[in-house]
Amino acid sequence: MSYKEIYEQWLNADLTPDLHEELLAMDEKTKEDAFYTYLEFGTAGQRGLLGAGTNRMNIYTVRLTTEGLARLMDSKGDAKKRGVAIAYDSRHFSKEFAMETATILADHGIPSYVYDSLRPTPALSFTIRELKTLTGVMITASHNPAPYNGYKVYGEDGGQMPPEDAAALTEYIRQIDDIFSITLGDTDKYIAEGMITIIGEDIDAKYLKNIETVTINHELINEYGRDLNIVYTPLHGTGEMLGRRALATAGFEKIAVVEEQAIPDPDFSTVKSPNPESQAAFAMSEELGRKVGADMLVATDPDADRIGVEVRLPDGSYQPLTGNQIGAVLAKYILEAHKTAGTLPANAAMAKSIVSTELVSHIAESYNVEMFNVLTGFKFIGEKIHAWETTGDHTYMFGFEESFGYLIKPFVRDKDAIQAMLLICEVAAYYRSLGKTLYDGIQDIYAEYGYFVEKTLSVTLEGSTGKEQIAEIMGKFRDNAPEKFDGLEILLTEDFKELTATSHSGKVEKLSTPPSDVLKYHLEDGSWIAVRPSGTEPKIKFYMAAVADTEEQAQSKIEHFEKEIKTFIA
Ligand SMILES: O=P([O-])(O)O[C@H]1O[C@H](COP(=O)(O)O)[C@@H](O)[C@H](O)[C@H]1O
Ligand SMILES: [Mg+2]
Repeated sequence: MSYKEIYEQWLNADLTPDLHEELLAMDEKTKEDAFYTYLEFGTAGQRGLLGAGTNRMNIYTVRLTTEGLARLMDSKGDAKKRGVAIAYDSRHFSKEFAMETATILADHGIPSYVYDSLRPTPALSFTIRELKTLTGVMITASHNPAPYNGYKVYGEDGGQMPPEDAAALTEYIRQIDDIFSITLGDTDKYIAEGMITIIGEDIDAKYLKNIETVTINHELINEYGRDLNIVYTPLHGTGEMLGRRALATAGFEKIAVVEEQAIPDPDFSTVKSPNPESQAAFAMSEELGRKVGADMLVATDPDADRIGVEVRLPDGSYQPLTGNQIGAVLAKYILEAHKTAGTLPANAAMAKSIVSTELVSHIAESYNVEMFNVLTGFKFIGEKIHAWETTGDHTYMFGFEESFGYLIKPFVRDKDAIQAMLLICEVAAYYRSLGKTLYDGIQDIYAEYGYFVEKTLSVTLEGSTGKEQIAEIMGKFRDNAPEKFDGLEILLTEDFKELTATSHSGKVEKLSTPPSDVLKYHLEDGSWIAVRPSGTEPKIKFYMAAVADTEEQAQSKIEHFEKEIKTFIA
């Protein structure tokens, strides 16, 4: 069916009045974008603009996905016994979508456990493991701007669904002919009957108990963390309650919270975008930081799985750390602490995404720890942890992504900003004990391992036209890539869609990851460039990583890479 026909179907359906009105007001371009496709499972579940349409997040598309999920679960024997854990963030319709999800599952005789109010994504991952449910659903669009929402789906290990399971789910969804045929039972009745159980405090307490195992050196925190001056912002999202409690329990007492941003707000009124990746999200934290003389600022994104950090420099300004830098100081601290304590297992291993810094691979190597590289998406790190746990081959030490995602302890199987917040504060306390800041710590790491400087360039290209433009750019790189970057020879080109690794001499080897639309160019000096469409936002991302003997040289390479990429895609 064409998008126009599907639009007509929706127009004639008995829609909620607001969605119906939205349909009437649509121009042709909006119609096409809203109906040309169905929401897909990307890097982190389904994510899309709120509104009317098959390519939008609304009660009908949420019902459709849940109906598919229920049918998938029906096909697995013990679904009815084990059920589903459900949580949601502070966004528009998040709670409604969560309750719709629970109700449709109940229609299938599948019990669910739904949080009484907003909770972080890592808390949901923990809950799946704690309650031993078969599946989990998190309603969130993470750090995307306010007009978005999303649906993250989890497996029984607490990790986000890997591609094969997402494909199976998509198959079940496709078998549903009529999106409007999915009717719902009575939510209140299901609650009264115990098909839907409302959960809260009990599980929070268990999560917080586990959180106590994240910090390593309690004496150090007592001595140097207690009056470490920290500003924290949950950016109007879910991090506030558990984040504040976790910090206090760990012994960090000098915490100033940006109170305006502690209020859950679906419009994220005080920030343009609630993304700790961008310095703009730190504006209010910086202001409060200057007022209270904060040593560091930490921000968690709305579903509290990402963390951003800024450090006060001697001139009083705040320096944002990149996601890679945060990963590097955390990794170094964890390995050094275990080595000193004599608790570093012989089969210790770490995991990171292929677009994250190689600096951490060098750090791992220096401790004899194996580093595993996976595709973008924390689900692939979750998958590794699960495999290692099953085979006993490796002991998980740390996992991270350059996109500000970290997991320290595997009682959660997705990135966990609350864990990361505690440990980064401990690391700051450690450097404080040496009379240094976290930023100095990063400089020390560079001095030891070499200068690794990375930058991500994201180009937003929205709608169906944007999607085509992104495909064109990927095609251009694939068919006709530049021969060199900043005069540096490409030694190896990895194409994760074709699953080929082609060397300079033309020798081709097979890659063993699942297929994914990513190209990575390895340059002669160890620098690299990668390009891929985002799986969560309408963007194409260029990852540039330079290696050099000084930070200035690395920066200069990055500038050249960026200029050349911009010219190439112009
Ligand atoms: O948005 P979040 O915090 O759920 O994070 C999600 O998106 C990030 C960016 O993905 P992409 O580059 O495809 O947009 C991924 O690195 C991450 O694993 C995923 O969970
Ligand atoms: Mg997030």
